Amino acid sequence: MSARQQAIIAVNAGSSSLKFALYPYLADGSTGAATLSGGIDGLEPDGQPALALRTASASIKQALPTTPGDSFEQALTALRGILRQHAGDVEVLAIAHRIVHGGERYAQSVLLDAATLAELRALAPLAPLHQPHNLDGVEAFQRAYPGLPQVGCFDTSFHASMGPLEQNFALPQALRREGIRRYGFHGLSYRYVAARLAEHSERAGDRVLMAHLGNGASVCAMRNGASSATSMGFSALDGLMMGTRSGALDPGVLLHLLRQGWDCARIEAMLYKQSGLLGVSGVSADMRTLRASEQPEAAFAIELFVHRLVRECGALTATLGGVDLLAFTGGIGEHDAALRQAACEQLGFLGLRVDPARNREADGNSIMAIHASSSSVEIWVVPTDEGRVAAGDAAALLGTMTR
Ligand SMILES: Nc1ncnc2c1ncn2[C@@H]1O[C@H](COP(=O)(O)OP(=O)(O)O)[C@@H](O)[C@H]1O
Ligand SMILES: CC(=O)OP(=O)(O)O
Ligand SMILES: [Mg+2]
Repeated sequence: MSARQQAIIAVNAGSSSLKFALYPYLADGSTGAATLSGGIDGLEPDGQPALALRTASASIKQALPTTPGDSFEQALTALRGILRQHAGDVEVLAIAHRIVHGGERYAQSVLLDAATLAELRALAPLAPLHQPHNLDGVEAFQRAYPGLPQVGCFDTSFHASMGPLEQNFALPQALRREGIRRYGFHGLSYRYVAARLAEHSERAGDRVLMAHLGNGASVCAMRNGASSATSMGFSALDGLMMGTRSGALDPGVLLHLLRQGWDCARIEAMLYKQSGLLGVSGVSADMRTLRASEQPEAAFAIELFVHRLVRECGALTATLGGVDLLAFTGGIGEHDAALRQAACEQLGFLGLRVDPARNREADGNSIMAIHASSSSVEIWVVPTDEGRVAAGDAAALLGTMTR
């Protein structure tokens, strides 16, 4: 028997960053908590690649050397060195990739081969900010770890349980047949949060709202532990206001801009990269910077973010016929106590009451209930781990391959 620790690497390859985590593969075929996690950002052209790494014993931040050539390939070479140095002599069994769009076909995680990758490439226009980078990541890892199973884990899969009323737009059915429908995203995060809630709350199977508030942001309604409705739609643009994305928008605005002579690339850049917290504040896409800013526009952007969140929570609560539990996750949801307090106060008419001290204490390090004893709705903060879900799926697929 091999004495080497076996492990699965989970990867989230974005436009300017590569996030990764190493999960031990256990004797019973399951995965343990991450032993090492981190990211390399600054991978955009002319960026300054920098590594942030966390292990049980160390937290490291360092700049990576920039040399001419493909920065992603260089990041991968750096990653292999990092694993050798900080994870010891591990045997990597598989790479699990977060891929945002699985289209109509992939309601489950799959082993990636050339045919699957080609199909997923065709979905790139539906998630232009994510899908091409996710798939470039897969191909780079195929080159770096030839012969190793690469597994695709989709943000959309969790929402396959939504019914036709939630999936359909009020458009001609011919478009629905072409795949123009609501898919929903952040599914790996929601699966993780749902599993943690099921361990900690007796109400996890009741009428649940989960708010994933990070760079991208969405809300999901759950019934009996399955997604029944969500704020993101055909693309990752719909629903909430985000760091740089608009969220839901009257399609008439787009018609107006087209008539004004805006082309597709300009509209796409505006909706995905220049809107949201950044566009409204003119200051930053980062909630921390907005909180630190004294500019009134920064405060207004936060107010609008909360308003849109409350509005969307109200709509999803209506689809559930009420709400028994609300969970916050994602960078903002886990860390911004003032935002949670403001949103829950505005949702107070539904019976939500925050315990201010517990809310301040919740810092995203561990799952925590933040509702007061007088609250008729449970309120939780749940640190998410999309990689753990992806690694778990890869482990399950490895199990079926060796059986
Ligand atoms: N301490 C904090 N307080 C408020 N917002 C935070 C804090 N830390 C992170 N954030 C917000 O979370 C965002 C990142 O969220 P995250 O879920 O990590 O993003 P990603 O989608 O890249 O995984 C940041 O852009 C910032 O707006
Ligand atoms: C789907 C999506 O918006 O993802 P992210 O939050 O990682 O940008
Ligand atoms: Mg995210």
